[in-house]
Amino acid sequence: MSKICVIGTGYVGLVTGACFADLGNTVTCLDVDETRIERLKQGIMPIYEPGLEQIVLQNVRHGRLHFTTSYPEALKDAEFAFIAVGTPSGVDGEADLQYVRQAAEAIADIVDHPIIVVNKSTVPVGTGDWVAEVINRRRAGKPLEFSVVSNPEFLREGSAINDFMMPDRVVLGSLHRQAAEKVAQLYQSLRCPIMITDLRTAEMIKYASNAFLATRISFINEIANICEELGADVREVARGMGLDKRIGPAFLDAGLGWGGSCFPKDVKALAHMAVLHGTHPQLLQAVMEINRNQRRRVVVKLRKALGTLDQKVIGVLGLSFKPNTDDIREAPALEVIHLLENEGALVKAYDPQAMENARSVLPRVQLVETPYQVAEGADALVLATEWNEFKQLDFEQIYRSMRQPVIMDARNLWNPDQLRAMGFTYFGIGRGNSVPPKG
Ligand SMILES: NC(=O)C1=CN([C@@H]2O[C@H](COP(=O)(O)OP(=O)(O)OC[C@H]3O[C@@H](n4cnc5c(N)ncnc54)[C@H](O)[C@@H]3O)[C@@H](O)[C@H]2O)C=CC1
Ligand SMILES: O=C(O)[C@H]1O[C@H](OP(=O)(O)OP(=O)(O)OC[C@H]2O[C@@H](n3ccc(=O)[nH]c3=O)[C@H](O)[C@@H]2O)[C@H](O)[C@@H](O)[C@@H]1O
Repeated sequence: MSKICVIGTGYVGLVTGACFADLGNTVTCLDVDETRIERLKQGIMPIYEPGLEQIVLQNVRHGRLHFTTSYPEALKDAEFAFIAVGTPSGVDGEADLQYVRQAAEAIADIVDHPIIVVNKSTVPVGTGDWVAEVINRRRAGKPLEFSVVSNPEFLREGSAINDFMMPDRVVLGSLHRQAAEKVAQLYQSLRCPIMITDLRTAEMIKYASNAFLATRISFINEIANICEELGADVREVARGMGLDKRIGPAFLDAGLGWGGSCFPKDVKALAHMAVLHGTHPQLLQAVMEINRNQRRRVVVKLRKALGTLDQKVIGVLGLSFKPNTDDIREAPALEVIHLLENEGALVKAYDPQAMENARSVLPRVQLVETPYQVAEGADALVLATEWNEFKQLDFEQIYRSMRQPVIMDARNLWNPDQLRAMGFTYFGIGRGNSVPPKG
C-alpha cells in the first residue's frame, strides 16, 4: 500500500483521494482553501456527489484519509503527489495553468525524497514536460529525484465514485516507463485496461475524449433541429442510430447542449491549442457554435409561442448543468435565464440541489421551494435539467396554476402526447411538432 498526497480537493481531488484511501492506501488531501479543509475535517462535503460523503467518512474513520492545508504535512514521505487543481479557461480560451504551477513549485520547494508527480488535472499537451521544467528550475543546484506521469481523469459528476472505481480504462503517460508502471499498480485492483503511453499522447487523449463526446451531443442537436423542420422525432432517430454497435447509444440525448465545468473549457482549450499551432479546428468551432445556438433556439421558441417575453413570467425547472450534481458552472439553464431576462422576462426557478450555488449568480431570479411554485402564475414552464424528481409531476395541478399552459421541455423528459391531450402547448427538442407555428 502506498502513501499518496492529493493536491486540490475539488471534485477530482476529493474523489481521487477518497477512492485511493478506500483501496487501502494512506492519503492526505491538501487544499489552499482553509474553509474547505476545516469543513472536510468536520465531515462536511464541499460538493453534492452521491456516495462521496460515505466513502470519505468511512476512510477518515479508518485513519486512511486525512485533510490538511499544510504542504509539508501532505508531502511528508509521499511516494506520489497527485495534482488535481483547477485549470479554468484563461482570457483567450486557453487553459490557465497558474494553480498547476503553484502546486509544482510547492513540490519543488518541500520534497526531499524521490517522488512521482502525477498530473490528474486536464492540461494542455506539453504541460507534463513543463511541470518537470518548473520543478527542475526551482531546484537548480539541488536536484530532486522525480518523474512526471500524466493520468487524466474521466469521471463524470453525479456518478464520480462509480466512474473512478469502475473505469473503462486508465490512461498513463510518462517519459519514464517505470514511474508509469508504479502508478499503474495503484489501479491494479480495479481490473480495467491500463494504457501506458507517452506524456503528450496521454494529455491529448483527455482533450480528444471530451471533445468527441461534446461533438456527439452537438451532432445530435443539429439533427434534432433538422428533425423539427421535417417532422421526425430525434429521440427515435438516436435510438435507431444507437443500435448500430459502431455508433452506440450514449451521448445522443438532444437538449439544451453541453455545459459543466469541463466540456466548455476543454473544447475551447483544444481549439486554442490547435490555432496556436497553426491548424484550423473547423469541426471544434462548429461544435461550439451549435452548442451556443441550442440555448438561443429555446428562447426563440418561447418568444414565438408567447408573442413577446417582456414582462412574461417564465418558470425554470433545474439549474445544475445536469442532474445529480449541485454544480452550476456553465450550466445551460443559466444562459437561458440570462437571455430571457435580457428580453424582459421575470424568471422563477427551482433545483433540487443547486439553489445555494445559484443564489449569488442569479440575483434577479425568484428562487422557490417546489416545482409547483415555479409553475404558479407562469406564462411558460421550461425544463432545463432532467432531474428524476421532475419525471413524475402532477400536471393537472400545474395546468391549473399556470397563467398560460406552455411547456418548453428542453430535455425531452415528458410525454408530448399526454401533455398536449391535457391542454398544454408543448414544445420539445427535435420532436416533430416542436416549432411554434410561423406568424
Ligand atoms: N469536475 C470534474 O468532473 C472533472 C474535472 N477534471 C479536471 O480536474 C481538474 C480539477 O477539476 P475540479 O476538481 O472540478 O476543480 P475545482 O475547481 O472544483 O477544485 C480545485 C481545487 O483545487 C484547489 N487549489 C487551487 N490551487 C491550489 C494549490 N496551489 N494547492 C492546493 N490546492 C489548490 C482549489 O482551492 C479547489 O478546491 C481540472 O483540470 C478539471 O478539468 C477532470 C475530470 C472530471
Ligand atoms: O473532464 C471532465 O470533467 C468530465 O466531463 C464530462 O463529465 P461531466 O461534465 O461530469 O458530465 P457529462 O455527463 O459528460 O455531461 C456534460 C454535459 O453534456 C450534456 N449532455 C450529456 C449527454 C447527452 O447525451 N446530452 C447532453 O446534452 C449534459 O447535460 C451536461 O450538460 C465527461 O463525461 C467525463 O468523462 C469527463 O471526465
